[in-house]
Amino acid sequence: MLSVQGLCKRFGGVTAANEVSLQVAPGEILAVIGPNGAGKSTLLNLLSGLLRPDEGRIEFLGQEITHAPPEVRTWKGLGRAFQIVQPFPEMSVWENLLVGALYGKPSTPRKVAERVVAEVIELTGLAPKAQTPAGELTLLEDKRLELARALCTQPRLLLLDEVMAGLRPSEALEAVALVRRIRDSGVTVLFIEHLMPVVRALADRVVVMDYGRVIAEGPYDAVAANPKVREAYLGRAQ
Ligand SMILES: Nc1ncnc2c1ncn2[C@@H]1O[C@H](COP(=O)(O)OP(=O)(O)OP(=O)(O)O)[C@@H](O)[C@H]1O
Repeated sequence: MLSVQGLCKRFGGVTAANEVSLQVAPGEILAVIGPNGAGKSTLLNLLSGLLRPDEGRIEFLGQEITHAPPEVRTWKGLGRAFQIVQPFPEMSVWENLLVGALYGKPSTPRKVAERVVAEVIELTGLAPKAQTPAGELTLLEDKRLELARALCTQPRLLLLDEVMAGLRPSEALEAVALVRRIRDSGVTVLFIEHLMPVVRALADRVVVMDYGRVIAEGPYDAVAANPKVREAYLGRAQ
């Protein structure tokens, strides 16, 4: 579904992404982890088009998108949910989602967009809050809204940027169940996460970054036992 080859991004003297290559298969849930400053957000920004790489190539569904603007990636089916949720606070949950469903496609018939919103609002458990102004939601509901907004763009691959940050453990478990439901509805997921219990519970496969490079990849237990990965985390903690 997604193929990344030799991606490099430099900020002055810092190489935030250094020859990053990875593949995402249809239907999988892939976690990208690594210590602070490893380059995870940079990678996500390169994939969603907020940053342009200095080198390398990104293919999505067999088409090159390396230099495509973010909205074109969204239309092709590459969606993104952000860590900082920024809904329109005075608009209802339903209206916020309608914006997602119509994003960049104002000619979409209203009925079609509303059908998408109705499906997504059920899937994400937000139906009881449909008419609530987004500014009155709890943090967990905010996170649901952000996932729902991204889903309304009808992604084939959804990029999640630390969407569990700030949640209590029981809320994080609910969010894990929601991401599983999203995958089961046919959406492939790539997520960045610091909470290891979440990574362990959710990821089919884990890619580990350190100093801009991919240093390990595989099932959670294998990467957690990998000496290079342990050194990256423990070394940085001192
Ligand atoms: N816009 C920028 N300008 C300059 N340096 C940047 C910029 N964005 C990121 N960096 C640097 O690139 C490196 C990778 O940062 P990045 O935010 O991608 O890491 P991360 O793994 O997402 O970290 P965290 O887990 O703390 O969010 C860091 O050294 C960071 O300071």
